[in-house]
Amino acid sequence: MSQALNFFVSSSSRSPATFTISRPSVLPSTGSLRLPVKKSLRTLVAKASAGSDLDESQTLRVLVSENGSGGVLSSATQEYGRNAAPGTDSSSIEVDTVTEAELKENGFRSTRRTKLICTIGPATCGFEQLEALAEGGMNVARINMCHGTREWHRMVIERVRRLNEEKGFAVAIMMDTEGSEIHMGDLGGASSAKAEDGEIWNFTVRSFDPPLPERTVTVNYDGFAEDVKVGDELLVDGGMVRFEVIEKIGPDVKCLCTDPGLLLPRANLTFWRDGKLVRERNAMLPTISSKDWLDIDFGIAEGVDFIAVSFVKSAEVIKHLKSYIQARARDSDISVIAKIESIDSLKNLEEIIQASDGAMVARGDLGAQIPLEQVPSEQQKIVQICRQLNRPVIVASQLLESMIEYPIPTRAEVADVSEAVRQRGDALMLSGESAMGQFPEKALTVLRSVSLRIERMWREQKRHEVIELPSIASSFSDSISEEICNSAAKMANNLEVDALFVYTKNGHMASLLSRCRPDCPIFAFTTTTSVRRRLNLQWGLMPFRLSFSDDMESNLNKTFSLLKARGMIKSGDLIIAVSDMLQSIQVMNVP
Ligand SMILES: Nc1ncnc2c1ncn2[C@@H]1O[C@H](COP(=O)(O)OP(=O)(O)O)[C@@H](O)[C@H]1O
Ligand SMILES: C=C(OP(=O)(O)O)C(=O)O
Ligand SMILES: [K+]
Ligand SMILES: [Mg+2]
Repeated sequence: MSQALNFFVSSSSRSPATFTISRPSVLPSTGSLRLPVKKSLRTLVAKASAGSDLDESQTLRVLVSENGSGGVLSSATQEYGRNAAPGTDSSSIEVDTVTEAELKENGFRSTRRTKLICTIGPATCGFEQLEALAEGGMNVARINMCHGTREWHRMVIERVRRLNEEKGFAVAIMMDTEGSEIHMGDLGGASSAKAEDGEIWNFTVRSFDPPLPERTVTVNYDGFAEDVKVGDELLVDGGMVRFEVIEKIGPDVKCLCTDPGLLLPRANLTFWRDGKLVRERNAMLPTISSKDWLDIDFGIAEGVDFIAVSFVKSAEVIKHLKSYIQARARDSDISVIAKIESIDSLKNLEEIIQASDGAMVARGDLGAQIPLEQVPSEQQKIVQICRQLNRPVIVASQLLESMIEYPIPTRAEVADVSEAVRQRGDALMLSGESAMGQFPEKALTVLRSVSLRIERMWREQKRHEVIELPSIASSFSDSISEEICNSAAKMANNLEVDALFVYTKNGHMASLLSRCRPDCPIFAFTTTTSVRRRLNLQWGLMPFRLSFSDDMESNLNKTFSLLKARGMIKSGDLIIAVSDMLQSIQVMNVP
């Protein structure tokens, strides 16, 4: 569009600092603005018009305040100061004690941007243990429906909810489905069993009352004995223990142990023929089993925040689940996370991610389905696609595997965590380390300190990524939101502001800002506790619950006084504010 830059900037009646930019006039020099602001303003305007058809009557309002003495900012600031909402008290903003302490002690810059997820298991299900994890930075608690009973999971959910209510945390709950993978039974109640080299074990589809006969493993998939062939290789947990199929007798499959190791209850099983994963009728198993549907009903009833779907093969199953949730959980929105852990999910990656509300690089099972050396490049690709499509992405499994047993990680594990942080994934996840390991809190501390260190290094080196963020908006108003967020994030970096503020009802604007991975933290204000919890999965967002109106000036005044009263911001801090009610970018110093 050749007239793209034909915009007109004028001072509006709202305040001397408000400019209304409308078509089809000419963008004049705006003498009172500092260059970076002016540049960003031009960029914003050019982008908004280049990407979409700006209606003749449509106006894009940009509130610009100049930082520094005199000029527009001071008058805008004075005005905000005068209009401060009376009678606001600090109890009407909800923020967790960890964020509050972090801001007070370390200031804006050093807050952690990468989010942390802990799988809750026997090692961490007590109230005090959960509290210690929340204090240690857990943003999301994950419950894995492969293990434990619904009563046990309900107890964990109740404890997390109580923690949130009593201590002001916003720990979200992610329920992870079992899925239709082939796995072993529960070893008749034993916590593990040792398989030695040269031993012959019986893998059977028969069921037994405990105790199990010696060297017997039950398999959950009825077609197992028919699908495998003599000579197949049987991998437990992607190769932690290996067997060779030597004989089939009806429902029993006799296997010779070739790589010894520890068998754990419900460990995943894959079988390989001629160096390739065998997918017989098991490939036809439904992604969501009948047991999974019951678990999903349970999750909806309990009001979990995320449902992570195991072994997703296509976008259809995600769409199906989302419509199921929508019909059943009208007032509570549950985000659906696609776990990328099968060959099929890699084939339909973009479609699946597009259909989902987020994705997980589930490296545990992924590494049992594709050659291990292919996992890192798939991780990088999945993280990148999620950024581009604006879906939160979780990097999961074996990040600190050795910490299940040892109090410090290996150097290689630290390097792996660093790489995930460097890729700017939204979240890192602990599995066995927190569910049944000996050092759950220490493992969380490692994730936290490595995240902080790598994030700081990248900021200091000013290594802003060159990642191309394509436009994803599907409507004109979405385009405006997207351009505003892209511009605001860029302005925030160029002006080195202390924080971005976003007022968002459904969280969309906050996610668009997070997607840009700006240098400063993003304070995301939202009106409901459920949106606040869901925002807690996304990179760089510090979610606050706050009731606000459509009047941005009063929202800002209220926020300033509440946060100042709690010592979380101070006079003079430079912030940029955007909202999904008013299409505007405001730059100002905290009065
Ligand atoms: N709710 C639970 N009850 C008992 N053990 C659990 C529970 N959740 C997780 N675990 C233990 O933690 C381990 C690691 O968890 P995770 O990676 O989520 O499962 P999996 O190993 O089945 O993929 C599991 O193998 C299991 O031993
Ligand atoms: C996260 C994963 O799934 P689960 O722990 O449920 O097997 C994985 O396979 O990496
Ligand atoms: K699972
Ligand atoms: Mg898995």
